[in-house]
Amino acid sequence: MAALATFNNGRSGSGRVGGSGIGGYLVRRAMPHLPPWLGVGGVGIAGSGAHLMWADSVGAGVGLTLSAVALTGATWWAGRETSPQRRLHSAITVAAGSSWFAGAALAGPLAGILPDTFLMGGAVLALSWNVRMALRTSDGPVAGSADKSLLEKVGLAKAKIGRTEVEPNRVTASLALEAGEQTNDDVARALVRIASALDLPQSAVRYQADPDSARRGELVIVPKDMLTEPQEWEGPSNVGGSIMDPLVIGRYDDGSPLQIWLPGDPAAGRNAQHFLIAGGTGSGKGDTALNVQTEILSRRDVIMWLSDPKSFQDFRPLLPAYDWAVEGGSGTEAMVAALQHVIPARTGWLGKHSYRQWTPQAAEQQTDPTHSCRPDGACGCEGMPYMVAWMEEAANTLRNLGDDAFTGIAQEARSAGCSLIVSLQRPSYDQMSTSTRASLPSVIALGCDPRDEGFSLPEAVINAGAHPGAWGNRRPGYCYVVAGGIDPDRYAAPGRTQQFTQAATAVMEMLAQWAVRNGATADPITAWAAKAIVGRAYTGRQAEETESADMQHDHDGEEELVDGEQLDAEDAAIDPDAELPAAAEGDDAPLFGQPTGHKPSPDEARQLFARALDEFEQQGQMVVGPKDFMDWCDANGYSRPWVSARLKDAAMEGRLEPTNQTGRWRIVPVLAAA
Ligand SMILES: Nc1ncnc2c1ncn2[C@@H]1O[C@H](COP(=O)(O)OP(=O)(O)OP(=O)(O)O)[C@@H](O)[C@H]1O
Repeated sequence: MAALATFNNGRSGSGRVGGSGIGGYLVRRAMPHLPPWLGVGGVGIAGSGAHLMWADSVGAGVGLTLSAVALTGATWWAGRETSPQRRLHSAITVAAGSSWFAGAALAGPLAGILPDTFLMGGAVLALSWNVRMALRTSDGPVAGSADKSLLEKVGLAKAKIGRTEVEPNRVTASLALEAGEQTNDDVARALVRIASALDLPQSAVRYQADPDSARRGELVIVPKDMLTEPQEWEGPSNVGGSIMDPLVIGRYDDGSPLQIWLPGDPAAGRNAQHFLIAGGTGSGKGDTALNVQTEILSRRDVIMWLSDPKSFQDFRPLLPAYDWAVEGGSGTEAMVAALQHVIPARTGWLGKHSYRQWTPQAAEQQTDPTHSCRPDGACGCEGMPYMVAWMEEAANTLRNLGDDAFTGIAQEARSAGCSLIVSLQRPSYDQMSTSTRASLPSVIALGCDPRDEGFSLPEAVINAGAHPGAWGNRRPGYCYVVAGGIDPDRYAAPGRTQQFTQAATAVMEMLAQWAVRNGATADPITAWAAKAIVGRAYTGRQAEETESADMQHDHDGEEELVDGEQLDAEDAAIDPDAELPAAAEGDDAPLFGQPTGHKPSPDEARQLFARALDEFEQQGQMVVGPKDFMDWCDANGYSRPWVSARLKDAAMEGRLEPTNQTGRWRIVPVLAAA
């Protein structure tokens, strides 16, 4: 029994609790929806009461009508910070309520359509607010509070989010920070936390500081990375176009084209640009270079010189298209020496033809009297194509050249219609000095070590959210491009270059053949200046010439046997002051064209040395030093100090010119020396 009683008590108890629970639950759920209904009721009662006071008053009629208009206007004004829908909804509610109130006060709540409008209109308005609230609660917190809690989470609680633009894969919100409390730098520091709070990659969140304010800017969020699918290169974007037109090398994360410009354009307020291509191993530098080079070589009014210590590993299909291509070592030394001479020659020609900067018109035959080197009308001179000098893996070359020399070249090249493009295997200051880096302000920054970001990109762009260090070599081809011609808002937006697959090789070969037939060849001024410095080492690509890539390579391969870099290690072990034993009296080492066993007289020895220089020149090796004479010394029985002394003599005689590198001499071509 006791058990039953307990059971009954329990049941009845639980039934009671359940009943009051459901009632309480319904009341709790209904409570938030009551205010609109209470409001409708309140307007009804107030309208009826007001009628007792102002039933026949004309003044009250005017006053009440004006009050209704003023109240609606005030509601509209007060709602300017909220969403447009909420603002409109509130204004309609206030307009309807205040109009009904005015009508009821003057004519009576039961006059005409007033009771019907009260019952139907009041119910509809109250319900519309209930629906709004229900939708809001089921959607979670409102946008405003979500922004607030997000900003609170990342330490920017007092920041205000203003105008917000929502596009398919991009949200742009203007941000205003607390005056005197926070700055744009605080947002820059918070970007990675915003990305974390939103569970997005670091590069998806960027901040564009307003250049006119230290506490305003635009927060840009690109939630979906549109670049994950590699885009294959299918061919150049503008075959036969001018180098003045943009070079398209990939796309940005919003799908727009990733493009760069090389020549200056006074109309766009842009000078000719030199580029640094910086990226760690495996970051996609090779394919990026191919993107840029195929664009350049497919334009009608540009020639390109390439120095590539990697034996044209990436660029072989394009070899016929270059005006001049050399491998590392003495080939590069000769190219740099030629460049130093070619630049002032080009500037001189442009000046004489009244070009302040290179323009596509300068590449055409000069038929315009305003661009003439003659006082009496058009000169008809052959045009001068734009020039690009590309130094692949350039750290050693630039170090040997020295900061001052490079800075000088970079500065002068701009007015010579010439862009330098330099790529670095490791983007860091131990590869390139600060002042050389400063001479290359335009950059394509690919993935790198996080510690090298500051080398690749300006601080302001890193602060805006650019982080190539976050990619390393995991995102090949991803890059930030900072250069003239690009909207600075885009500097911190990631792009991706196109990928060169096996299928691209055939297209590149076709492109090279197109360039051989239709591309520009060097103008007489550039060709002459290069030949004056390096003689036969510069051949230039003649129109219709189809020297095969293999021939070119074999030739360069021979050079490589005698040039510097490969011999460096051996050379280090040699004491330059030690006499070679073979120089002794009676030595029978073979001599060039001399019977063995004959000790040459000093005059004969000098002739022998002069012949050796001629041979280097004929082979196209125009920069030499004692180490290049190692085999020759061995074969002829002379020591390095003897060779050093002869090199200095030859310099005195004008046959050699010193270079920027100690112990390296440039052979002055015979024609130029004569
Ligand atoms: N834009 C791109 N999209 C997709 N994949 C790419 C892209 N660029 C390069 N890759 C791929 O990434 C890999 C590395 O590229 P690449 O050899 O060009 O890098 P790198 O920076 O030149 O490296 P290294 O300095 O070692 O030569 C290759 O497999 C290449 O196909």
